This record gives sequence, structure tokens and C-alpha cells, in this order.
Amino acid sequence: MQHRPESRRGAPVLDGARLTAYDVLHGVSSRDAYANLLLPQLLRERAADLSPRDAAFATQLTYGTLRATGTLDAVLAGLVSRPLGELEPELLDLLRLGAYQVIDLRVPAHAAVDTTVALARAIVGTGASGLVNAVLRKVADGGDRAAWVQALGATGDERLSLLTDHPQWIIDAWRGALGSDAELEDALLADDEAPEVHLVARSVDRATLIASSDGLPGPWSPYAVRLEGGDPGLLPEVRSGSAGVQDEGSQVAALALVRAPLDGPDAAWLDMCAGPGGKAALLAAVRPEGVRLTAADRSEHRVGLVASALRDAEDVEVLVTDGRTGPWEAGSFDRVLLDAPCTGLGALRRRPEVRWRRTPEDVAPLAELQRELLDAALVAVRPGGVVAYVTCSPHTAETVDVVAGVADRDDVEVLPVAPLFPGVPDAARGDGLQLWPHRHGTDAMFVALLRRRS
Ligand SMILES: C[S@@+](CC[C@H](N)C(=O)[O-])C[C@H]1O[C@@H](n2cnc3c(N)ncnc32)[C@H](O)[C@@H]1O
Repeated sequence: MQHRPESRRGAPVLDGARLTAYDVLHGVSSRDAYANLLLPQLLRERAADLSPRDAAFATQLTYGTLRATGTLDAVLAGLVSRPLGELEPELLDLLRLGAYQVIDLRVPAHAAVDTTVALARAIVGTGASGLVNAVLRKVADGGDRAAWVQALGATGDERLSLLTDHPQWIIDAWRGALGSDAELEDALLADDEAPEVHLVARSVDRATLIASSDGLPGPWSPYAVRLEGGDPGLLPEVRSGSAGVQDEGSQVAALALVRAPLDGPDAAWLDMCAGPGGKAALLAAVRPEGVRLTAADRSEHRVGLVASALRDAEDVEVLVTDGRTGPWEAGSFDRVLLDAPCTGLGALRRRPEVRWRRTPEDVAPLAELQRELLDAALVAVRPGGVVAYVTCSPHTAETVDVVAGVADRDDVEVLPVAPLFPGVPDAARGDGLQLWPHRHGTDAMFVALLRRRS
């Protein structure tokens, strides 16, 4: 349970949406919480005190402030006399929350300032309220984000970073993956927007899900439904597990494995890194009759989530194992999904704090693990069988470089993926498939298909 300050007798009642956003921001900054897990938990716990509108505002405040942290800090750094790192952490979180409302949401200055001052008084103490008041008034005087970016004198990539909420090394990674600057700003801006909710109709007819959710069919996956907003957890199909929440790009990645051409038997599939089970649940739902699905993950906790996602599926095996040393015999599987652990640089829309938490130093060890897992996947698949190598990162070191590491092997054939999705435009990346938020409205998923030669 989060710390929840009491409003004092006579003092204004603290704004529930803003307090909830603060509690998540502080969870993220003080104990590395994940906003996409902590926020729903707090919204559930506080449902009696928060209207649906409050919950939506808390979500906007939380995600927006976390995404904008770099720009907010650049603005605040010029207005606070101490280095930001020397401020009380609670105070810094509150200043970011207030500044976000002023420069991005254009909440009237008095409302943003007064509510943040009230929170500061309750959480940090009366002494902090003067500083919060003075700093946020100066933020408001500076205008909106565009005005602030201009005032900060930023040009080139620094301007791009402040406008799109991406640190320089991620801008470099996206530039490298896109291959030029032509679409870079569009791509980064699309990656900075709150994503739509995507549903997957697993064992329910898509038309039924569209009718019950008031959504629209997703353009790329025959199972996808897109919603503009709302709480998908309230839908009966999501509650029963016949539908789930899953980015349409993830659906396409799982379907690439299903659609890959195969010679010979097709009876045993492996999802080597299955936790929490989104793609495994789709594979289980769409597999032809008689296919047995093995879903593995190194993390016991995540295997529990896989088991829950597959609770109604028959002929599945769920196990805790390191994919590199799994208990299966070499050549046991006809199709193997390797949805590899990665930096997640393609799914930043859904995990807003990740862009500031990840560092360039994370890439090399993950790429090494990806190479080892891919080698193991190519052992697990039978000659003639297919491996789908998938990442939710477009970083070259985690995508085409990993595939290039095995592409020259005599026993490996790289298959073109884009022709399996003729309706998806501009998705080829070499022989692989690369989806983008600005082109496809999905996470930036990468898929390569590798066939073991007989
Ligand atoms: C990108 S996630 C998989 C997402 C999943 N396929 C889905 O759609 O829900 C990567 C997973 O790899 C797991 N993992 C990391 N290293 C592993 C290893 N050596 N062997 C097996 N699983 C591993 C992580 O625990 C994590 O659950």
C-alpha cells in the first residue's frame, strides 16, 4: 500500500488523480517500480475514491510526466538554484508533475500550481511549498513545450530529444534502424504518443469482440481490435481469457511463425521465452489441431503468468528452464518462437520510464544473450523446421546483427517475412520484418525467420 497523506482539517482535500500520479512517479523513482504495473494496482485500490475521469487523468499525468522527464528536468534545472539531484526526491517528483501539467497539458497555471503546492505541503512539508510555487510559476511564464525548447536554445538532436522525449542514444538507435533521418522525427513523435489499446480475439470471434468493445478491426492481424481508450479489463471476453490485451505488432510477430512455410510434420511447437504468455496464448489459440505447444521461460514468476494465460488450453506444457539449456532433445520442434529478452526500445510507448532507465551499456550483454538463445533455438528445431527470432526493439545490434551472426551457416536459410503479410506496407527490413509506430501504429517489433536446412 502506498503512503497516502491525510488532508488536514480545513486544508483542501488532495486531488486524487494527482496524488495517484505522484505515488506512481515516486514508486518509479525511489524503488524502480514499473508504472504499467503500479498504476493499475493503485487505480484498483482507490477505485472507490476515483471516478473513471479521475483514473483517466491520473493515467495521463503519470505516463506523460514519465515520458517527459528529460525535458522537464532540462526546464527545471534552469529554475532551481541547486542541482536537481540534490533536491529531496519527493520534491523533484512533484516539480516534474506540476511542470508537465503546465508545459504539455496547458492546465491553467493557477490550478497546476495550487494543486502541486497542496501536495508538496502534505508530502514534503510546509517549507517546500514556497519553492514549488515559485518554480512552477516561472515554468508557466515560459509557455508551452515548443516555447521552452526554443528558449533552451536546443538545435539538431538536442532539439529532437527535448521535443520527442528520447535520450540521445535511443535517437541514434532509431536512426540506425530506420537507415536515414527522413522519417526520424515522425517516428520519434509517434513513439511519444499514448498508444491505443489493442485487443487480440483468441478464442472469440473478432466480430463479436468488436461489437462488445465498440472497437475497430486492426489492419494487420486478423485477430486484432483497436480501442481508443477505456478499461479493457472490464470486457467480459478479456475477463474470461477468450480475448486479451496485446499490441497488434506482437500478434503479427507470433503469426509470422505460424505462417512460415514448412516441409514435413507440424506437430510440436516451442515458445522458448514465453513469459508472461501473450504470444503463447495466441499460438495456442490458432495452432492446427494436433499441435502440442511447449512454453518455457527462465523466470518462475513469469512461468506462473504463462500458466495462467494458457489455463484453458489443452495439449500444452509449461516449464521453467533456461532456453539455452532446455531439457528437450535436439531437433524436437517443428516451429520455435524465440521472443528474445531485449532492451524494449520498440515498446517505449507502453513503458514510459524505460527510456530513462535503460542505458547504452545494456545493449551488448543482451545481444550476447540473444545470440546464445538463437543458437539454442536452432538446435531445438528439427532440420526443415523454422525459428522466428523476435524482438520488441529495432536496435540494429539486437536485430539484424544477431540474425547476420547465423545467416552464413550452411545449415541455416533466412526466409523473407514481409511476403507473408502482403497487406502490411513498408515492413521489409532486409529479409526480416520491421514494424514502426509511425507507419503501422504498433510497437517497433522486429521478426526474422530462419529455417534449419535438412
Ligand atoms: C520479450 S519477453 C517474452 C514475451 C512473451 N513472448 C510474450 O509475448 O508475452 C522475454 C522473456 O524472456 C525470458 N528470458 C530471459 N532470459 C531467458 C533465458 N535464458 N531462457 C529463457 N527465458 C529467458 C524473460 O524472463 C522474459 O519473460
